[in-house]
Amino acid sequence: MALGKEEVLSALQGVALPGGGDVVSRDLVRALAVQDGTVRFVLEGAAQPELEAMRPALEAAVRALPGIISVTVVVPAGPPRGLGNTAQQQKGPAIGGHAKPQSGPQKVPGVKTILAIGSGKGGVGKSTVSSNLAVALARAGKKVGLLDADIYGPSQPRMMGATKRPASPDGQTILPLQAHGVTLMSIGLMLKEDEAVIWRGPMLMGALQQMLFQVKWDEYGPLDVLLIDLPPGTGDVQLSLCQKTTLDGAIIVSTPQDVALLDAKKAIDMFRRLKAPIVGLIENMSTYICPNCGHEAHLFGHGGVAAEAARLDLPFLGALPLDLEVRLAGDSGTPIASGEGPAAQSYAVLAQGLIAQGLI
Ligand SMILES: Nc1ncnc2c1ncn2[C@@H]1O[C@H](COP(=O)(O)OP(=O)(O)OP(=O)(O)O)[C@@H](O)[C@H]1O
Repeated sequence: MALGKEEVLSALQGVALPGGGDVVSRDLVRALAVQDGTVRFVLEGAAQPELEAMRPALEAAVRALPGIISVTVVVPAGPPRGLGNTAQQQKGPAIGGHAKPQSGPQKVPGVKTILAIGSGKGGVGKSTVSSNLAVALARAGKKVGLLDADIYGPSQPRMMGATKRPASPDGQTILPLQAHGVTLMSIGLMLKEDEAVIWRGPMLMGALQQMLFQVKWDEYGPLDVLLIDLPPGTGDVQLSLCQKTTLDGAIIVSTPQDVALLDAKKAIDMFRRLKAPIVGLIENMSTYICPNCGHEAHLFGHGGVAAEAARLDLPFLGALPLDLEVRLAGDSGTPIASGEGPAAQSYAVLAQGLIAQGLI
């Protein structure tokens, strides 16, 4: 018989905890996933050192089950959630956990406009576009926030060069960071480096709710716009986001390639169903200018996104070149848009276009 959740839970129940009870009776297990001998779950709901101390015995108990190939137990960084916990108030809130009841989408305090940046396919440059557009808008005089909601692969701390853990003086409010003139918060800043995030459903809703409403977005002044860097695809995060807050618009990033465009169409369809207006499409990695000979090549095709935008009757916001300097700048934590040169200019034009539309 294939190993299932019940067998895993009963193995976990067999591990007695020092304070009495077990992880199941004390409701410390979240997001349990059991598939083909691979078991993963999150331990949450008690102090982090306490959870870390229980981890080896829990792993051993699960490993002893027949047919186990691997066991991953994730303990989120930081102390448990909940008011009145002094340890928490000293160290700051943990991210994740179940969402608090909320009646419909709510406005994020201190934020005028919220724009989500999405893509159908991964790796098309959505995070690169988000960070550079944020910097370009800030350079154009706007107050800009950037929320990295790419829960499974947060890259903004690296791209924006901000890796400090955000402070939380009262254990509830999270103070965002500031980098290159942009107010920044990323789920990645609240997790230990290399820690895998395997949240689903309720845990994810809770984390997003915290990112939107516990972060003091107007810490450096009220924001004209909050850009949200979404994970690729059409999953839980996009859905949760539209349930928690009202998106004023969504920008779709795609490469000109047919396969990326197909996925982009799915993302557009999803935003339409979620009643988030599509601001327009951006073509990234559009042309490649050889730094040696100046020859212009179209590695992923060219013009496909503009044509698709026309077909879908959506605005085409602009084309951004494939440029080694863009990647190097992102990897070094100084977005290309913060400097001078053609790539920075492309982003400045993009930012001006959005401002001219009266969106920001
Ligand atoms: N215009 C560009 N020129 C050169 N490199 C680029 C460009 N856009 C993105 N890249 C590089 O491509 C890689 C993927 O980009 P990025 O992480 O922004 O994509 P993504 O769509 O957000 O990916 P994911 O789906 O993994 O979050 C990065 O190394 C980035 O530096």
